[in-house]
Amino acid sequence: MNALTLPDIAAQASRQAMPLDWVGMCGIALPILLDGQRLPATADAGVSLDDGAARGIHMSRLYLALELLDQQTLTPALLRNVLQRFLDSHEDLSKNAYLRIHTDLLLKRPALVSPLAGWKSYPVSIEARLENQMFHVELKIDVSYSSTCPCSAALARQLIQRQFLDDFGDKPLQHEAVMTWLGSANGIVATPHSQRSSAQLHVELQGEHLPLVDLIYGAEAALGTAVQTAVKRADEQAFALANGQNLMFCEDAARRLNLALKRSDAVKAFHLKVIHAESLHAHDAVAESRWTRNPA
Ligand SMILES: Nc1nc2c(ncn2[C@@H]2O[C@H](COP(=O)(O)OP(=O)(O)OP(=O)(O)O)[C@@H](O)[C@H]2O)c(=O)[nH]1
Repeated sequence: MNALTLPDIAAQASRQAMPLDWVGMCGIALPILLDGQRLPATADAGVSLDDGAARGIHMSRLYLALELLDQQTLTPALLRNVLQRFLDSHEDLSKNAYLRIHTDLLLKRPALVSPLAGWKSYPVSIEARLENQMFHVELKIDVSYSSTCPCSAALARQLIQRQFLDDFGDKPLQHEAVMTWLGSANGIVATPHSQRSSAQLHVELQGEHLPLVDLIYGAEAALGTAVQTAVKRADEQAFALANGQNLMFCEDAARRLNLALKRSDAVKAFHLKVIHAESLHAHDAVAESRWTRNPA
């Protein structure tokens, strides 16, 4: 070795010949282009090391292939291109390539009544793999919403009825007096419990698009009471009404999302999980649902 030759340990033979399933780098910072936005992201990039006798992969080649991601809008075709570069730069070493991208998509969401809007952040992961020459893309999206317990609502209504009997059972009814009573804390003696809830959507895609925004809007429409951004009192009142008209157990939320996801042509399969972070008790109510589209 002379002074100009750098030692290349990765090119050496491994002391312990053994293939590995995934080798690469996690948490690489990079910007990506998604839905017309340039977003800060982190990427996990890897390949299988199928040549068990090789000491290591060439990390820098994976890193450099990621350059494409800050130049072009993220699509399945672009992801496939990057994965193919991983494999082309690891000929004889690797058969499979993997890429995971994590970001927070920012969407501007209108208020329910007032002419206001605000930004909402949706944690998103995009996972692509080229495995045995088959290409797969999956999305993971978190959507937060409000859920009001239907059982608690029924129990609260019963208490309001009882209070009504206590206060008016032995009197002739007068419209004015009932109106005043309804507007008082004594009238609505009990309220149902609501909780900030979260839907975790894990979707396997088919087709040429990454329908992140469509899936988020579809999920929020199915759930009915998405968490809000800018809120004035008029919006809060509309939200209270929406919650009152939209009582749901975690099972209800999971079924609604199941139906909404099945309607999207871009969805090949999914696994969804809804978590109602209960205010009634210190543990969560959780429901999951899986589905795979029958081959056409
Ligand atoms: N394979 C491997 N490389 C590592 C690891 N940790 C750090 N590296 C470094 O990653 C750097 C880039 O590796 P390579 O892509 O092989 O770099 P290179 O040999 O200059 O590039 P090529 O000529 O394209 O092979 C090297 O300096 C490695 O030492 C590790 O755990 N495994």
